[in-house]
Amino acid sequence: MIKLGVNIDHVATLRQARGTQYPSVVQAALRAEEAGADSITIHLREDRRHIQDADVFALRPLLQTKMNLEMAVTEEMLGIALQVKPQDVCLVPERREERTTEGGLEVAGNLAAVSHACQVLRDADIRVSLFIAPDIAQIDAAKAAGAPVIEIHTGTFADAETPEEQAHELARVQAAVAHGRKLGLVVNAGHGLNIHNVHLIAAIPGIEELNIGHAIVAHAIFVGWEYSVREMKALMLQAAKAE
Ligand SMILES: CC(=O)[C@@H](O)[C@H](O)COP(=O)(O)O
Ligand SMILES: NCC(=O)COP(=O)(O)O
Repeated sequence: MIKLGVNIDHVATLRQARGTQYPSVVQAALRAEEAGADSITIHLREDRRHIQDADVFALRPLLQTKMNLEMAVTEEMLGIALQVKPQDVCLVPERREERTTEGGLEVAGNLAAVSHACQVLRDADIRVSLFIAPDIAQIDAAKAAGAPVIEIHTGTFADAETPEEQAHELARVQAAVAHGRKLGLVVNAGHGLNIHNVHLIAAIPGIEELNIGHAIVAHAIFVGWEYSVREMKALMLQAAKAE
């Protein structure tokens, strides 16, 4: 059954906008789990624009499902991951000035550094995922780096402006999922997914989990947090079942 990882970064974005104690990311995570989230994703950015170190440490013992910690491939982040010991770490590319994660991790061009990070995390019994573009060379490199999991970046699919462009990007994601599965990798996907486009990705055979954040938080303003999580999960399950 396809799984939903709820990304709560933008609950923290709202809190950081005013420097308040609310909204609580712990409440958001626990209530998301009650509403059907299969895991909780948080991205500890190097610039700490939303999730803070204290959030990561506070959430770890409280989560009932799994923590998926997204982080850049740096010694600082590896050190934090070794202290927190989340069940999963997803290595992502990061540029300080970007609005959001643009593109996937360049694994093929940084094989030694990414392989080293995978090894360090594997030695600590942390499952590693690589957040990569739907690109065959990057998937092959992820396998070579020793990552058991990949997460396909669906941002380009989500940003498609015409039906033709969307169909083209969907085909790229479908091919990437099939290739990853052929190599024996667990294949997840995420970024930019919302209630209008999620069915197309959830229906791809072989996808294990979708990580979704921004759209769930945004939709919650109108329908409430738990409803927003439940609705997303229901749409995913419906699409996966129909396939
Ligand atoms: C890697 C990824 O896709 C998520 O971390 C998502 O990007 C979170 O939002 P921001 O990119 O705005 O930090
Ligand atoms: N890795 C993707 C993720 O966690 C959520 O991305 P978004 O839904 O906030 O765009």
